[in-house]
Amino acid sequence: MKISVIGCGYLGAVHAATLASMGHDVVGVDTDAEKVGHLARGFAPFFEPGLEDLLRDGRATGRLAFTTDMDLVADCDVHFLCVGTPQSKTSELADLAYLEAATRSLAERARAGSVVVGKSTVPVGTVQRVRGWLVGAGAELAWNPEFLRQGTAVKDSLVPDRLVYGVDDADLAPGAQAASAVVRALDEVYAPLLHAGVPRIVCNFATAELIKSAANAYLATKLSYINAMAELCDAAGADVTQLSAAMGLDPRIGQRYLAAGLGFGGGCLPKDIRSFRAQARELGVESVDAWMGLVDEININQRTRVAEIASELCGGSVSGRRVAVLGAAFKPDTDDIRDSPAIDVALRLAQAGAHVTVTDPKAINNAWMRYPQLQFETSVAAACDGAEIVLLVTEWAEFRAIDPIDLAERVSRPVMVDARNVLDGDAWRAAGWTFRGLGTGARRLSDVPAG
Ligand SMILES: NC(=O)c1ccc[n+]([C@@H]2O[C@H](COP(=O)([O-])OP(=O)(O)OC[C@H]3O[C@@H](n4cnc5c(N)ncnc54)[C@H](O)[C@@H]3O)[C@@H](O)[C@H]2O)c1
Ligand SMILES: O=c1ccn([C@@H]2O[C@H](COP(=O)(O)OP(=O)(O)O[C@H]3O[C@H](CO)[C@@H](O)[C@H](O)[C@H]3O)[C@@H](O)[C@H]2O)c(=O)[nH]1
Repeated sequence: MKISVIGCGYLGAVHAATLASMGHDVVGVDTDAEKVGHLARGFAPFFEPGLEDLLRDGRATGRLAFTTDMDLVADCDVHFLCVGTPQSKTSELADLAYLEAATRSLAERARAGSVVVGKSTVPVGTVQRVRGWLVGAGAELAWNPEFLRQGTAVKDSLVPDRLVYGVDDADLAPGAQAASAVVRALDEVYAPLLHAGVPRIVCNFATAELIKSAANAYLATKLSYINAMAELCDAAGADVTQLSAAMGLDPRIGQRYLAAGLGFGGGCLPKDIRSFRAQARELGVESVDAWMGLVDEININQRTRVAEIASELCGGSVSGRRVAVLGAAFKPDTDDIRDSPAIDVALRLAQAGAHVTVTDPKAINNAWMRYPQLQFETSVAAACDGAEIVLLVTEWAEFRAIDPIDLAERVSRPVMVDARNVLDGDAWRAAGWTFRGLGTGARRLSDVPAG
């Protein structure tokens, strides 16, 4: 099939590359000429494991092209809308301006009978607006939300947990699905995945929109729940890592998304729960509004707690202290710093007067120009040179592997805050460090450093 992917960011670039790897002819369109330049040459404009291999394969086979020229989508059978839907600058609502611009531009070019498929995450009811922007184009519409995670996006796209097709009510009538042009088109797009047994859910538009929002809201809920338990553990002298491991052994609960720590960030969960909140308010469903508000509050409070712990371990204030921050990306295996808890903590400490040096294996290039109040170093050793306190805020594998004995020689005071609960506290204490996790039993005497 001939397919266009409109918007080639963290979602669209991966989607375009994986569709090409499935044998389709794909053209990716983006308004960002620099990004397109990279992609067209076979280079990923951001760090995503496995993406560059797919881009190069797509280029070599001639099945994958990138352009800024929307006219090149005119002969495509299927168009995927993958532009951003960030949080509005003035409210909790999703900003749909990029989606509107992309859809209107597509409407002028899409041929009659082609299928426009929304992949961006949108508030429930958006599809009706998109339909309005498409009027006159003669194209069909479907909504196919995406569930990939950054850092594992290629694998998640090639082996997804499920495919969701939001379609018109008429296509859901008994017997109508098999004849539906949009269902048939999506089945053809995803034929290798369906053949491999990936479950497919066909539902109405509102359900498809809500499946995506509700899934992210559930993940955020699970994370804030365990972080609230972490606070309780600290107050009670319990250990949240053991608590979550034991809870997770119950298959009804499961281990995943139960790692307590600094909480969630990134370009998705924070803005999606806020948009979900706003949707619930508009629909008059106060319980969801209140619930999401609490999830958000607990999450942000983790950042406050980490900054407070740092201050406490510096004798009540970080002002004038040399602080090393390990991590800038919102999670490991990505260079994305959108709403990064790591950067947030670093900025709070700098705001409080600390001299903050940040290191990250992949995200420094995205961060250093934007945050002149922070110093950046490319190695852990350089970032920690002379530090009076070290904070691990993104759990990159290379940070997990740090030898506490070696690092103790670099710092001026061996004090570690493991805000992701990934280090072996006993080993660090044995190496002479004052060591604090989050929810791991805070009130040990050895946790109060001298000086
Ligand atoms: N990042 C993820 O892991 C992920 C996963 C699932 C869903 N989503 C959703 O996918 C959407 C995109 O997210 P993202 O993280 O890829 O954002 P992003 O900011 O990385 O990418 C969006 C891209 O769209 C481009 N763009 C904006 N207007 C355009 C237009 N008119 N025509 C063509 N291109 C245009 C931008 O230049 C940018 O490259 C969002 O709705 C997000 O919630 C993201
Ligand atoms: O046990 C855990 C798991 C995750 N996190 C944090 O949660 C955030 C989100 O992580 P993750 O969900 O892995 O990353 P995303 O790439 O943002 O993916 C989410 O957001 C995407 C965009 O909507 C969805 O497609 C995915 O399904 C959904 O997992 C990160 O800051 C993680 O550090 C934790 O603190 N503890």
